Amino acid sequence: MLPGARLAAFIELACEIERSIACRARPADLLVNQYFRSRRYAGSKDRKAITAYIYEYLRCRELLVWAQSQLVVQETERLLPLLFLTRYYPDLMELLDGSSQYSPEVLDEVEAELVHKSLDLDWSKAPMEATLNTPIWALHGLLKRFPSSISTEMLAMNMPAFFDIRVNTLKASMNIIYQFKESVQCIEKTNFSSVGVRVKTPLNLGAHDTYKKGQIEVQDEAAQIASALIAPQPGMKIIDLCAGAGGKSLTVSSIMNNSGKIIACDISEHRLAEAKKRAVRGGHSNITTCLLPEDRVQRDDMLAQYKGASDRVFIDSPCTGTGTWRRSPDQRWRFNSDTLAEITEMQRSLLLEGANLVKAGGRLIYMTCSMLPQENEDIVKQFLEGQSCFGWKLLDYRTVWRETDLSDRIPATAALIPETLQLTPAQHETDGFYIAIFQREEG
Ligand SMILES: C[S@@+](CC[C@H](N)C(=O)[O-])C[C@H]1O[C@@H](n2cnc3c(N)ncnc32)[C@H](O)[C@@H]1O
Repeated sequence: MLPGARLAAFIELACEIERSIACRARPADLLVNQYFRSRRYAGSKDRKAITAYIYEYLRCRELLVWAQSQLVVQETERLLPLLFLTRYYPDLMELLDGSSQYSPEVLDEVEAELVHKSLDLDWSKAPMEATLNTPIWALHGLLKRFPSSISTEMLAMNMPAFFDIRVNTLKASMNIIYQFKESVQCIEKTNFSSVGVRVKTPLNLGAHDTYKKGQIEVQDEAAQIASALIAPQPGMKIIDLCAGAGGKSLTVSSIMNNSGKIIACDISEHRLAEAKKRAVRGGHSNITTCLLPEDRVQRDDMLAQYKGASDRVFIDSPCTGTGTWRRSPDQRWRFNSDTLAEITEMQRSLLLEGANLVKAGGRLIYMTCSMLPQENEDIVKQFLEGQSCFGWKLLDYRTVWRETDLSDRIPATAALIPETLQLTPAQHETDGFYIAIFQREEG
């Protein structure tokens, strides 16, 4: 593709993403894939260049939205991508000349005026939420967690994530990573997980033999750590209440060496179907899936059989995903204060439901891929306050860590409750992830 055609593709795709953000429709990564699937003429270099522009755009979008608010008298569809180009790639603006059918259309009168005005904008006046690319609905909670390090944390959150792999010990040993050395220059062990490998260059995993054989899985190190902190032991009965596509159930199954029983529950049939496929690929024979009905009474009936009977129940709760913004930068604009309130309500209810399923002496593990105290420490506090008479104890993650085969170096926590673990990209080079472990007292 000619440079003009690449630019036209960037603008077209950015506008599509904007429409999707406005109605909270499909996430950007899906739209990008879809876009290129229907444009086979785009080669891999074109695809890479256009995708890089899109992600760069999303990593400063809140600033562009602020700039737009300073300029606009009349909104125009292409304004945000045009502001991005004017500010960061001014040379490329020359390509908006309509010189061929593949170039972007020339600026119309309104666009030309706004782009011109933007040159006089004092960008240093932008507020914190804009410079940190962190919408207000999330900034409040993040400031509470990082009162003196918010810039460092949000800067790290605005960088591309590494690509982590988990070696499936049911099918391979860590030596498998030497098979990657031939094709990947930059690969190393992760900091804390004993089965984690970090790849610092892009890798087409789907095509790799080790993946097809189920010897490895894609999993961020934070999720590997969280799975290990469930501290599963062979023979245990474990419930994964929000199993999704099974990422953590698979890891727990490997730790248990395929013994005992894991019941992977979810409300999403297609996610559970994916979990089943992955379980077959990875040779996991101790996982059973359980589709939870929407109807409350039916759901209660279905879960009644597990009441007070499980060694471990873990809740990898639906959340705002603020800890995954490195991978999904547009996730920031998919929530607001109202949806945050709705999700915390659901988190409280899932934790109570999970607690009922744990047997005396068993453990309840609550986790989210969020960094907001409202979804993490606040939920834990409310649970403990409401349930204290039923004999729940919050375990210190450091104590549980020593029961696992995680590295000897125990990470410091960024959590406001010191017994719980909050991981962050800036401090631990993982996704932002929260884990709290409760124990039900014996008898
Ligand atoms: C964070 S994801 C789980 C990811 C998964 N544990 C993994 O490691 O791959 C949260 C999951 O909760 C599920 N979910 C949402 N509401 C639920 C509910 N009321 N009960 C059970 N699962 C629910 C979603 O379908 C989603 O798959």
